[in-house]
Amino acid sequence: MERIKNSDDGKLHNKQTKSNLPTDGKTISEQLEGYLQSSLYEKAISTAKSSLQSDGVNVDVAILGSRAARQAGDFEQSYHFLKAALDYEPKNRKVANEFKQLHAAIEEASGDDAIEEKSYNALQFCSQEYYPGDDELFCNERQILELKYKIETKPQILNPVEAQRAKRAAREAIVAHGLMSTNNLSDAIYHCTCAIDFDPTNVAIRQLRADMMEMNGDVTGALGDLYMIPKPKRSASVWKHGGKILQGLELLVTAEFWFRKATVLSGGKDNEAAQSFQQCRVKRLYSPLCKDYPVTVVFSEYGKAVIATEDIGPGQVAFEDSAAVHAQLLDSLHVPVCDNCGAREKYCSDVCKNDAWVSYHRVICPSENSVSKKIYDICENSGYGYSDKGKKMELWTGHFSPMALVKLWAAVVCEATRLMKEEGLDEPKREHWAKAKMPFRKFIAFGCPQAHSAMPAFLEIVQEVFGNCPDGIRYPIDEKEFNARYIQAKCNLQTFSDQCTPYHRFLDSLSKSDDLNAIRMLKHLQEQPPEGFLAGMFPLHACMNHACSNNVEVSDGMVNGRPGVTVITKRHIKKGEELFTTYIDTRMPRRLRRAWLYKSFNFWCNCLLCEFQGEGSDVCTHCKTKANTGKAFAACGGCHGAWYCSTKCQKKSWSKGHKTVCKMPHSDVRSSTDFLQKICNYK
Ligand SMILES: C[S@@+](CC[C@H](N)C(=O)[O-])C[C@H]1O[C@@H](n2cnc3c(N)ncnc32)[C@H](O)[C@@H]1O
Repeated sequence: MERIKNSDDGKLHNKQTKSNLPTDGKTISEQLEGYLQSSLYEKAISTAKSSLQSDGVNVDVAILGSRAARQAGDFEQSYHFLKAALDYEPKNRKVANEFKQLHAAIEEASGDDAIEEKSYNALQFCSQEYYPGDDELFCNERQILELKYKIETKPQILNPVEAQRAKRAAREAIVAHGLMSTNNLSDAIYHCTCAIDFDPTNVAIRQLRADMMEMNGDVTGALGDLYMIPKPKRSASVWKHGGKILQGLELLVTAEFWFRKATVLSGGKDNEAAQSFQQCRVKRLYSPLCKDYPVTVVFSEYGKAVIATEDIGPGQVAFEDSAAVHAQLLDSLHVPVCDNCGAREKYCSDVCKNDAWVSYHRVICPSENSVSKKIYDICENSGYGYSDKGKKMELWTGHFSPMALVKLWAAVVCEATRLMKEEGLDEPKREHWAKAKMPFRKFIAFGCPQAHSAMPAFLEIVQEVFGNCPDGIRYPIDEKEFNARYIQAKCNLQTFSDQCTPYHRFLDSLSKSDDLNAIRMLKHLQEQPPEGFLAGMFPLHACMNHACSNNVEVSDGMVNGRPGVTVITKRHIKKGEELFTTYIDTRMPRRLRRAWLYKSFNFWCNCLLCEFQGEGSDVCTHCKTKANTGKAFAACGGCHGAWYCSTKCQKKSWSKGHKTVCKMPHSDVRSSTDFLQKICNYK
């Protein structure tokens, strides 16, 4: 995108370039109107996009693009067109009017039979698969159970006892049960132990003694009893009980094993067991990432969530994070950025260059894999390329750089190849692939986009690239893999950039200079260099859920000497409170925010802002009374985002929660979800 800065008013203006001039005697606007009249919405959207990208913001083009997207039901895209126009000309009435129409369209689409608001069930998309390397950890934990806690973990073969002994065992158990109900635990345990001596095979008595021991504070004794129950006889509740004890002992891999069994045996119906499984999993995977910060990751109703482990004051750093994979945004490719670490210099050092080579680049470097040149070309042409018949077309339709996916696959191939070579093999084993994919299992992939059908030619290219990797390795990218990685990137990518450029370092050294002339130069050098934006997948950051009333902001930061993200609190966050970021621009009206979040992230937001804002002047935000036809209720004078039928309702809503959200500062997101939003970030 080419933009010229007008020195008089500091505003960005369009440069009149070839594509802004009439084509076939028609201007872009006339072409777009033609497409709209013929209902060729996709064509109109892509034409408007490429015109805005190559020629800069043109309000009429943005409005027509927005109309096409609105007609196609792509409200997010429609909003971005309008937002770009509005940022360019904030007082343009035509744009304001288009916003109203977009709002109305969303209202209509979100009507009764359009999209049903479903409650959110995070468990349904969490797997209980084994993690590579778990068997080793499992053995370590077994040793701890045996050596430290003296628990016999190997299966015992017990011969059935004769009927007489079984009867005596039952009698003792009845006595024990009675004592337990009077809270006389030590006598109860004594009688239960007698019962077990009579009949060590009785599963119910073992369970009873385990309960008693646990109540008496002897958790390892209880666990020992559960281990004595032969595996085939352990019920779902036995597995769950053992899982809980193991979880308390922080033997998390074994606890997962027991919770997995409980989930399977309950036919997936035991939500508590499934939930506990995920709690163990997030604890063991994320605790290492949180160790230096006042936060932890838990499994909540929304899946993984970041929680404060102590009070954090406003403006404090909650945590920092480094990207597992990142790629430069397509619209800032003209700014040199290190492909390996994201610093603002093309390969900032030989270390980065070598690191990039061994960790991903050798698989996708055109010098090694000639087909991959096509991917670089697509990036340079903002997603466009040529069909077999030489027709220019949009091959990549995603709102983020395809390099994010390509680098991810390349990293997996490099790691699998390394593991393979370590063992002197010429083909990676299944476990090599599993280990290589492990860093990316941390990122949720929920939703069912049909990305493969939207960009079949691009899929073919990556299939070709990864079907022919160095060392004769093949990574088959089928439709399922393509779609899953696409949604993973869509849900988890976060934009960031290097704030400390060589230019900044130059300014810094000038300011510290003893030379007066050098210092005088400073005032002529205040203009900021263009930013090179990247989008990355950050494992800890990606655990944060969304709230339009977000309590943290994500900013650029240096993490371990490399560009990354720093999460800073917007207000005081209490110990135990969840940290919420925002996935969208919170200035959008309520209905638009919610419809957008549903469409892009598959959930309906029920945050404080959504609860205490209304959707229009025709319904009282508090009591939901409808205004008479043609009448409107008065808006809240503070935020203009809530409407009340009476002062009484306004006061009630205020004290219930509106006062918290009324003057809440809004947050924008430098989202990677749309290039137009990024255009705005240049300002
Ligand atoms: C970047 S992830 C956030 C962490 C996520 N909970 C996990 O388990 O990985 C984004 C996903 O989290 C879920 N999510 C985030 N905020 C939510 C909210 N307010 N309500 C329900 N689900 C939410 C959605 O599934 C969304 O696609």
